[in-house]
Amino acid sequence: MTTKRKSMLDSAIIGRAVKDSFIKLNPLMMMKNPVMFVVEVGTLVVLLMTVIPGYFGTEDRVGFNLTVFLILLFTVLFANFAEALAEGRGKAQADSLKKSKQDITANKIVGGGVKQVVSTELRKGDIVVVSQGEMIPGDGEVIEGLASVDESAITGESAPVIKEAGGDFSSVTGGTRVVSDQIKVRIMSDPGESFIDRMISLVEGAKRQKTPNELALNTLLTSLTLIFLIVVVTLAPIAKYVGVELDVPVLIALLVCLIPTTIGGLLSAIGIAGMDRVTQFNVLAMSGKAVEAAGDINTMILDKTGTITYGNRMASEFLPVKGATVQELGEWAALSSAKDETPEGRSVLELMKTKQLSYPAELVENASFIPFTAETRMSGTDLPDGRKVRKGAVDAVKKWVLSQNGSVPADLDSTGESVAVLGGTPLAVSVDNRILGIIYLKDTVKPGMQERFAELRRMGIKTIMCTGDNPLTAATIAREAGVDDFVAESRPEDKIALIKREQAAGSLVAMTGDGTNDAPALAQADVGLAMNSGTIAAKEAANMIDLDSDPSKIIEVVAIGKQLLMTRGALTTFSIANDIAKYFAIIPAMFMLAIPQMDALNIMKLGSPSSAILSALIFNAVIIPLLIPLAMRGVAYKPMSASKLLSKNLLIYGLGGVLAPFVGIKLLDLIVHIWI
Ligand SMILES: Nc1ncnc2c1ncn2[C@@H]1O[C@H](COP(=O)(O)OP(=O)(O)OP(=O)(O)O)[C@@H](O)[C@H]1O
Ligand SMILES: [K+]
Ligand SMILES: [Mg+2]
Repeated sequence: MTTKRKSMLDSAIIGRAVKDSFIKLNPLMMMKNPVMFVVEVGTLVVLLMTVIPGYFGTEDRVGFNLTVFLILLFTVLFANFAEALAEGRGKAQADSLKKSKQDITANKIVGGGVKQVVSTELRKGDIVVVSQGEMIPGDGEVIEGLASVDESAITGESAPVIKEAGGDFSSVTGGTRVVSDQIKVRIMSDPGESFIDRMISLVEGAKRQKTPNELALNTLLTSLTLIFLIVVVTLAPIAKYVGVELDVPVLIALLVCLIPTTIGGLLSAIGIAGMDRVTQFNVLAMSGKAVEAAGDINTMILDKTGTITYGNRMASEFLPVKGATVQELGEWAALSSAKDETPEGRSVLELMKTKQLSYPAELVENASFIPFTAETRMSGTDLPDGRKVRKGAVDAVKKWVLSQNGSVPADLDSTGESVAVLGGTPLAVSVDNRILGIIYLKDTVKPGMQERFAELRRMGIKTIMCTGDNPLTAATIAREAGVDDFVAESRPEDKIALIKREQAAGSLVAMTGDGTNDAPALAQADVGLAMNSGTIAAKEAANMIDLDSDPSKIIEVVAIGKQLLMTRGALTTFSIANDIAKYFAIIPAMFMLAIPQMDALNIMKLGSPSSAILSALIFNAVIIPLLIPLAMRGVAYKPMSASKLLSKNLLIYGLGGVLAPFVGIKLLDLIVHIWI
């Protein structure tokens, strides 16, 4: 999506936002925003008094009332425009995604043969063949073969990615194109529920729900509005009692100035823009809540393989223990891997080829395959002659062999450790109760990880690497990457337990992952960021998906979340401070209209009561569009402590909020006073 990035000032987006500002005047839509709804009702009342002045006895004030009506109308339109503009980029993106969505001809496997069907006829569980040059007709999992796939339609990234059966790189997305080779795909979504469908509804905000924070603030703003409504309504009879006749349009102007229209008008734009900033970053957030939670994260849990390292663990050496040869170790390693479709398993057979070693493949012809699981941390084959071949994590294979009354070779541990200290993964190979040696699986830490983790530390976020690998490998990679802490030999349930423990201690936890074994933990975490390259299970459990599959991006997501929370806080402070200042302009003016002797109250020395009221009202309206850029972009964010940030923002936005109206209203009054 990066390539389709739209500038905020795109004229098509602005044009559409202007149109939407009027559509949003529909009272049924306005009611969702109580503050602005009150302004709209006030606008209508003043309109009636302007067009049928005879009925209200306001013939002498038609000019003033018309002006008040226009300013109020623009106040509502400006607020609508802020929201429409924030929605604009997402809507434009949704349009281009919809265009890229088209019916694709699929080669569905039916019985023994292949039948051509339209992609919309595909259902969960169907199996299709996709060859070079063809589009993948739906979301699914590669069950056979390997292909490079161009995913630029969804990620904007033009370099093709490898998709292969088994392992963590098996998921494919409908609408992407196979650029080489052929794969068999099992479809995993029904029509209308695909990844692109979900993406469209996400970016166009069709299912946008207010976050708990937003709801709480909305309740506060509504209560404030209600209080001021009661104050203003009761003001009229009180004034009448002391012999002062207050004009209804003036009372409405007073009400609108007092209620928090600035934040009321910008609130939803702030939330939408925050989500949109995440999207522009090629991260899909399933909800605004997830983005806000990211802003409050204290602990981040990352898995090792594929997140901190590249994850294409390849067998690179056979290291036999005493009493075994490379040939012998290779043979049993290959026999244990003959039907292992994981990248690790296939790489063992590749290594046999590069080393020009052979193995008796006929032995596995009728063998039963024991697939790798994160629980057992082993895989292998049970041969028809009864022999059991296994490979897996050293401690797992050791336990397995001991349970069959075997013994552990004296040099096994040191051989394994020689691999682990280099950050490699040692896999032990056994047949029945005999261990033959170690397969050295090589993996590389992604560049730039240390700087990224240092940045997280400055934000006050603790990083923990959680891996199924052995403690020594884990320690090496943890040191190389610069994480704060690590947990080794962890099974899926250990990851969940770790997250629950951190949450119980009061932390908000973020987790990135890509494997099916990460899915439960991704669901348990407050922020679960799945890699787009990962499995479907991981992507469904997570509440965010990184289209670029760069787990370190969680750092930017956290920054955007913090920025979103800060922007909302800053503009709320500014808005309420603002309203207090307007009080001083409008209350004296209102009473001066009725009792000219009250001029002493006019501390701002405004031209006339009418011009004071109109100036305050104009200021109240134009402050909304003036603050739209800040609401959209977010307030500046630098990694620093929360308390420092708070005091800094209170000073800028609180004090600024009090002073701005005094200056603004005074300047406006100088002009308005000449004009009326
Ligand atoms: N195909 C395989 N056959 C046998 N053992 C394997 C296979 N793949 C991995 N293992 C072993 O199982 C361990 C756990 O693997 P798993 O994929 O769950 O975790 P991991 O990838 O090491 O860690 P992470 O959670 O960081 O991705 C590995 O460290 C390795 O020792
Ligand atoms: K206001
Ligand atoms: Mg893994």
